[in-house]
Amino acid sequence: MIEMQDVWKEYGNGVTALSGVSVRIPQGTFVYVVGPSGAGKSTFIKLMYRQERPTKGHIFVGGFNIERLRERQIPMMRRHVGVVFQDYKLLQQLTVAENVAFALEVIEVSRKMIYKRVNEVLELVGLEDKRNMLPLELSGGEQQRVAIARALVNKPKVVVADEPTGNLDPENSWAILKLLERVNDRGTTIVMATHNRELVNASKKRVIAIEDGRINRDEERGDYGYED
Ligand SMILES: Nc1ncnc2c1ncn2[C@@H]1O[C@H](COP(=O)(O)OP(=O)(O)OP(=O)(O)O)[C@@H](O)[C@H]1O
Repeated sequence: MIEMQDVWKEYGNGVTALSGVSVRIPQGTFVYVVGPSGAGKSTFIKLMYRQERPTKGHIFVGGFNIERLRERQIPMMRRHVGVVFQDYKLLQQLTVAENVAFALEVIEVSRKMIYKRVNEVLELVGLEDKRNMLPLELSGGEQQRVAIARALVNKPKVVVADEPTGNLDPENSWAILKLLERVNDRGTTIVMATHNRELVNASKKRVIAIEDGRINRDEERGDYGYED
């Protein structure tokens, strides 16, 4: 479950990015976040994993009271909230398997168990045969699949994705959506901010439209809606 109660975000430069946003997203939902450039979508996503803090309001994600977390609790929360970015953010000097293993919560776990878990997620994203390659040896679509494997390795309840298909061609964008849908089928909540009209209109999922820092539309089987 994700919940925001009357959330406001004003950045240091005085820009108000969110103005009184309230929303409930039950566990297991797949929700798109759409809206014009500058509407507040990234801010909405960043607040969910404490990349930014609200100026006012309450945020609960997967059992964590996000704005009340202490600094030392943030790494633990981040293992339960997977994050996927437009530009993948892989560590270039590490192999595919090392990138995924790096994110794994390791508390007295044997090397054998780490290997097993990393293989499981690489298999899920279809990249077990590329485990020893470096990110730059992969296509953009493959790099994003590594990033998704990394986001999933700790079995999070929630995955937030900010424009995950923004750098990909239509075919790879579809592949990433299908992958996120499979993850959602296993019960993981997915929140995906996107400008990809085709994906949104084809999938008939919940759509939250943000405009000028407010939710101006929230539909169970929604469309992309506005003109870019
Ligand atoms: N770190 C920051 N400091 C100051 N202002 C910011 C910061 N990040 C975002 N903003 C401002 O907050 C508003 C909302 O930005 P945000 O990135 O959330 O929009 P967005 O809907 O994700 O846009 P896009 O679709 O272009 O990514 C914009 O006016 C933006 O300029």
